[in-house]
Amino acid sequence: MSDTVDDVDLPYDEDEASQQEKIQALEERLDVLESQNEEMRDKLLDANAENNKYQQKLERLTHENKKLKQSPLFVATVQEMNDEGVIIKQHGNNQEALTEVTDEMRDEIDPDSRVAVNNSLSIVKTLSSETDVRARVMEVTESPDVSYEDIGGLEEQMQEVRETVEMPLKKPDMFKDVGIDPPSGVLLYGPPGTGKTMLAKAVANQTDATFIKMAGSELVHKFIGEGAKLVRDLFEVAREHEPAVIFIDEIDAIASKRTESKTSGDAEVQRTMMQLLSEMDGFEDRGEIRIIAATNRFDMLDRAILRPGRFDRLIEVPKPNAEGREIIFQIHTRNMNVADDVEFEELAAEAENASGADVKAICTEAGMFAIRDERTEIRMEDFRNAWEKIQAENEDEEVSKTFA
Ligand SMILES: Nc1ncnc2c1ncn2[C@@H]1O[C@H](COP(=O)(O)OP(=O)(O)OP(=O)(O)O)[C@@H](O)[C@H]1O
Repeated sequence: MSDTVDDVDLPYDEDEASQQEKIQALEERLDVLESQNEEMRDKLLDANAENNKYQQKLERLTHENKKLKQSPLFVATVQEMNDEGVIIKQHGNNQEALTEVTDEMRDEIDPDSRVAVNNSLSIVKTLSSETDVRARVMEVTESPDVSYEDIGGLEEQMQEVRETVEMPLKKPDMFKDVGIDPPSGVLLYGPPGTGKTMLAKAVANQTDATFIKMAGSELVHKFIGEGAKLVRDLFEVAREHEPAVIFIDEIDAIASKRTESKTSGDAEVQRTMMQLLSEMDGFEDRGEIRIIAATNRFDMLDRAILRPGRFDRLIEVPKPNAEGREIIFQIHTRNMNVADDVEFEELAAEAENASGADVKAICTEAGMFAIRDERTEIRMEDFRNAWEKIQAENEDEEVSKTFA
């Protein structure tokens, strides 16, 4: 194989062989070389064919691998790892399953790890707690797009929220200098659709804080058995995103008065609430994290969460009065083509009992009435018709709730 053209031995004796002998020897050598060459070419062809085969196999496996990772995966938590395999519990249906894992994967996971599993419940990858939690229960917004100017009729409440949430984030030293602890948590309570979420978002926006929202009802109804862990995760995500405003909506779902019944569901809710209280209590140096909770059911709340050091600042967010409704009408019609005959003061007086969310709905619906009439200008009658329609819808909802 190492022969080169230069070091080739001649197959005859240069001085002794006759011309005839030289020719014959060379012809014999040529025959041998030709057959060797033939053999080599065959081998090369075989090797090429083999190479192609492996290449195709590789492509097929890569494709298969990609497909496995692309098809919808389910989220599960590792419960236990033993010689027989790994026991996982699927989120959502809470079903447990024993699955096998490769040695590499075994090194990556621990009990409590969150993992993604495919249809056959094989673990495809591990999930970092953050992506997982975000995707499942938390709404994390780096910079919410609500400002104080978007909120109408809540001057006093806004002032109080700014003092209790914004000041400690913006000027923590002032509290130190004065020698008082800033309020721990703020509880906003009042009817639905009055702007509680907006207030929390606006304060996060104003302080350049990350807004992290979690709904109490989802915690206990959707992720049964995981509430306490999710509360822990919530505070962990907040620490990673400082400054942050944690907003717990519908806190009554996890912090309602203890009931007599001792069903497992209740015990689970209790555990979730205990975790929340201990996170708040153990949060001495809260740093740049503020907590705002909201509820429509103040009467249902367990008083334990209202103790000093917990949600010790209560702010009522009521439905707007006529003046508030007028401002909210103005806010929501800022970008609308409103006719000259529209009187917001009159509308505000007529839409008695409307919440901020109702006023917003009236504006959108009035726009729809104009569109149906093939107009681009919205008239007073559109707003009136819209309010009638929304009232009727609200009544229907009440009726269906009563009979639900
Ligand atoms: N005071 C307000 N000023 C301007 N718009 C408002 C006001 N209150 C409510 N809205 C409108 O209603 C929508 C819903 O309000 P928001 O989600 O803040 O209410 P909420 O009090 O948190 O309600 P829920 O208790 O149902 O969660 C807002 O996105 C906004 O368009």
